[in-house]
Amino acid sequence: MHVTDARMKAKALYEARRTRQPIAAFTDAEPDLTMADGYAVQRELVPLLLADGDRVIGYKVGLTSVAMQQLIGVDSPDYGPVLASTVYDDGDVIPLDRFISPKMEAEIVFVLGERLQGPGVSLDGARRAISGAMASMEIVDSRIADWRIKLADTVADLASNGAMVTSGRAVPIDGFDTRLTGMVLTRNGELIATGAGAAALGDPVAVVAWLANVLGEHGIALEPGHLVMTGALHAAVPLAAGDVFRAEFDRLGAVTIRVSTDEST
Ligand SMILES: C=C/C=C(\O)C(=O)O
Repeated sequence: MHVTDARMKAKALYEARRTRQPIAAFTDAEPDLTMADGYAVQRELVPLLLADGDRVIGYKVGLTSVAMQQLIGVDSPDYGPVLASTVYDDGDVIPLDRFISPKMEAEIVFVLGERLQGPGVSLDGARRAISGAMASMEIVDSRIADWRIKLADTVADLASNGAMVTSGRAVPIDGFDTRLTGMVLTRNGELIATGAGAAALGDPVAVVAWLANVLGEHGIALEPGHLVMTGALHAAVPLAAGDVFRAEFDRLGAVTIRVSTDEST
């Protein structure tokens, strides 16, 4: 994709985020857009957001589970940066008016203890670089109308990231099998989803290795302190004003988020 075209698409997404007015999927008009085209747009969008004072504090990897890949109709993970302005603390009220069409996902987030740069990052190498894991939820959102996304659209739109909340307590993962980390998600006290670490590419640690290797192709490293969101362990669920979500993870503990009761609280 020509850089001017990528810039125009990035500007359209930037405006959609600012105004909360979704835009038509790029792939509606250009069905042949590739994942690489999506990343070309993402690379143009990120500096626009950083110019507003934001900061990259890590990455999300999405579409790591069969449940999410089937929901979107793709067979590959994707990634996007996590911006500091999108991070909430355990127990916070999250304002509904920052989203267009939000959905909730529970996932495992890792904190990097050491620099990690591909190519050639193995599962063991990724595990050694991780200082801990946290219970987390991601609120995904789409600036593309009605979530009619193909892979190029979601990649361009920062992998459909909306916001995230973590428990804030990073638990070292030495000696535990992250594939077996169980998760129970409730909404307003009602069970709505379950999952296990293995849903994310077979092992959430493998997601970190995958990301380091893909970023490495562009000369980018994961840095100490970076967060890596490893993807929903279940199909994303809708959320509404006033909902209280709680995700409980084996060994990692729980994380809660409240959705504001109206657009302004
Ligand atoms: C479209 C978004 C997908 C994710 O966030 C995920 O699979 O975690």
